[in-house]
Amino acid sequence: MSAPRTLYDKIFDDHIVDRQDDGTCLLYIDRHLVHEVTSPQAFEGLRMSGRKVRHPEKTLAVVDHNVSTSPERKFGIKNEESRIQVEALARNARDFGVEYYSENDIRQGIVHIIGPEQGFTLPGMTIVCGDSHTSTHGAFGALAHGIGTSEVEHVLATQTLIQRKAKNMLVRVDGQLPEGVTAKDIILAIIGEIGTAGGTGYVIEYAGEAIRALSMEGRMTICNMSIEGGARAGLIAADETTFAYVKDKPRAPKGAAWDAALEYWKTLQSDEGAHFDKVIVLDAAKLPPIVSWGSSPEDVVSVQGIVPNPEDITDENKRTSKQRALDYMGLTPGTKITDISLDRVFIGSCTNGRIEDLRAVAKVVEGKKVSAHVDAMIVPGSGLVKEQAEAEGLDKIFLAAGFDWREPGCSMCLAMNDDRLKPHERCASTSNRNFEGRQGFKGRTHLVSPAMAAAAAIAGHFVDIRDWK
Ligand SMILES: CC(C)[C@H](C(=O)O)[C@@H](O)C(=O)O
Ligand code: SF4
Repeated sequence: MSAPRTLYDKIFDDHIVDRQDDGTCLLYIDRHLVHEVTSPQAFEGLRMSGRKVRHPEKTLAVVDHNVSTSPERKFGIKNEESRIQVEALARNARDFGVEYYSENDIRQGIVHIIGPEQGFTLPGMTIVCGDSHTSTHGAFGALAHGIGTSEVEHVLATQTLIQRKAKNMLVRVDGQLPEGVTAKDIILAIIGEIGTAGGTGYVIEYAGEAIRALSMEGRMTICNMSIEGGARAGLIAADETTFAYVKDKPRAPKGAAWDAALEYWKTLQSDEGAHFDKVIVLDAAKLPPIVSWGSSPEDVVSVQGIVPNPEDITDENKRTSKQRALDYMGLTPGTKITDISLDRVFIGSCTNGRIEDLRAVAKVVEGKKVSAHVDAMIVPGSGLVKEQAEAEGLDKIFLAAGFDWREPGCSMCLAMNDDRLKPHERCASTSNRNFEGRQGFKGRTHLVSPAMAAAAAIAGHFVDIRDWK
């Protein structure tokens, strides 16, 4: 009998092409997603060395970070820098024979949303992209992580990647989530618990009753933010929920190939007794809706809480950094979270820009009006999410409530396109990063779930969604 293995061990082992004595491995890569920000030099490198893309059919390119989310975008991108990047990807995809979704393609959207939608992302695969939130795809029981631009070139040229094995961490979330508490709150709570460096050197597998109960959308939200916890990747073993989502997706296996795939996917579970180097256990029943107060995703507190006082921190470096975060955020210790007033609300991103997120928002805002002092936007994660939302009439609900309803893209998740905060503007955001300047120079970001962002847009300040009527 071979030793029990974790899910990560199994996927890693199944993709080893070569292993050196020092543990350095060459891994086969099943799927490569490409966006316009981290690929230009990689394609240029191929051109200069006269190489081709080794497996164009295992590569999929899309524009997301730099696209405008205005309906005007069909008339061309105005921003010079953005236009150059978008045009470069279009040309590179054409020159190298890679499938490409332009901003006018209904399948276009944020790279981590379109992979799963197309069935390009499948259980058991190794998936890479020159983007840190590639961890999202781990929700399918795939080993997925971000890579740098030189690695993008390596994968384009060889369909392999040099990797060393990471350690195994298990995060088990037991019990059932209370009404109003979501996947986003789970992952913010986990990062609050382990810190942004807590997952460094690990691949995290999420398990437990509360994880099993999540939809694929919720699982993607969790895995998406693994990187904010410092982990190389996040994983959730595939199960019936996964198979039901994947079945009949455009690029999913069909017929006999589906049956064979399913048989293999079912083996991709951590074995009984498999060794984890670190184990964290959380009780879902005890989780509140969570709001971030600082400039790191670990700076989180219950919506019922107050802005913490850095004076209470004994470690001097940490105290100084949290003091700085509060200054940046323009907050005073002791302020009730529900007393924090907002200027902007952003609903979207690869963390929470999927259909289930938009349905949750619609439920909260139906028949209500966005606060007079709040500017609120909803950005679907992809053209297909937008189409689905409109088929369900969600856009009508959003527009009637006074939300801006946009075209798909990364939008105000990061200030790389026209959507950004003005200095000192305070925003409730469903995205994943609240770093200084992330949503615009001197902008102030509070990370929350879609339902919490929706309620904040209506109320004009944070409210406990559990009290929402
Ligand atoms: C632009 C890109 C390289 C970056 C990433 O890697 O994550 C972006 O998507 C982000 O979320 O900060
Ligand atoms: S939505 Fe945000 S986190 Fe996701 S890929 Fe785009 S910029 Fe990165």
